[in-house]
Amino acid sequence: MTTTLTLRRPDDWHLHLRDGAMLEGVLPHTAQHFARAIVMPNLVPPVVTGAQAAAYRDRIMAALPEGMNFTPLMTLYLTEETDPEDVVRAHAEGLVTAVKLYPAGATTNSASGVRDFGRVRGVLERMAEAGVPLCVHGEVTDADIDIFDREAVFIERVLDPIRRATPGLRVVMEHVTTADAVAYVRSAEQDLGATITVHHLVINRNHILAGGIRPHYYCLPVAKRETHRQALRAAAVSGDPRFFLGTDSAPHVDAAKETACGCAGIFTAPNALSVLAEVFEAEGALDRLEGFAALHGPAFYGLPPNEERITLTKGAPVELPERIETGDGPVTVFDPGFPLHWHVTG
Ligand SMILES: NC(=O)N[C@@H](CC(=O)O)C(=O)O
Ligand SMILES: [Zn+2]
Ligand SMILES: [Zn+2]
Repeated sequence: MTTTLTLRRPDDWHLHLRDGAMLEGVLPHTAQHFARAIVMPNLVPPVVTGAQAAAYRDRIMAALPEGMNFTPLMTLYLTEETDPEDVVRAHAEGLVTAVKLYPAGATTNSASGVRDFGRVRGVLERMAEAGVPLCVHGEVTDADIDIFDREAVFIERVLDPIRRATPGLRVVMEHVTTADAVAYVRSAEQDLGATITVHHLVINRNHILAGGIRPHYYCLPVAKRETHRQALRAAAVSGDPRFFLGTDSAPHVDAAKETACGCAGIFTAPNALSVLAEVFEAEGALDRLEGFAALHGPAFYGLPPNEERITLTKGAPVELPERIETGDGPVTVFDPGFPLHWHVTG
């Protein structure tokens, strides 16, 4: 029986760090385990320009506790007014790693996102030429499309047309939640990858709704039925380099989740790796954990994998607080619903 695992230090290819007191509260939980993370730009107001990304990166570095090593990989929030030259310059300088597309209204803090995809065509073409990857929140926002269908419809109506119209554009479908998305990514010969969260490998929609409504399992895209969760697990443990870890750890204070209109987002940073190890072990795929968490992401982004190693040790159940305290208030940590035995020990 395997009881210790040594892997290259993982990266998180989709992370929300927020700002101010929340940033200070959550950053150490990611920096403790992950070497780098793609930092989402959906602040209020969003991170739209290279100058704003530089200022946000400085705030992140200022919030990093002494002695911790962590590199934030910055993103720009795509709007219909985005200046292509600013994007290309910020990427060429190494300041910005990717650009993030939020359909307007699709998720938390997406009001400034894109309504008319025709209006960002020029930026996307410049990005394809310059090799700037596009990260996508893949859901349509039409009121007449069922929330459980919004990812699949997005692929057909928005993502596939964009990819066909913009050859060479490298796209990451973020936080995929459906068998449809897994199949679409597998069907692409090049320039398409996908992140998978830890929580979507664990919960299906019953966890949110059966036996009482559980706001801490609510996120977007919303967890789907069990067959989709199975497809995500199969993709994650397959060894296919097009799939890699993006936790989408998305902290909100409990008061904003436990309310009549609770916001979307699950905070997984403290236990993401322990849960992931449990999932890979259950699938008999511990030997593929390093690929998913530490190799496929850097390969997609054209970055070297981390040289540093971490060790996971199997033992008595991991004891984690149910919630962490931040200067903005308490934030509940994702409860996978089963004991975790894998400790990050070094
Ligand atoms: N995933 C979520 O449910 N929420 C994210 C936004 C996002 O990634 O869509 C957030 O910023 O809270
Ligand atoms: Zn999203
Ligand atoms: Zn997210």
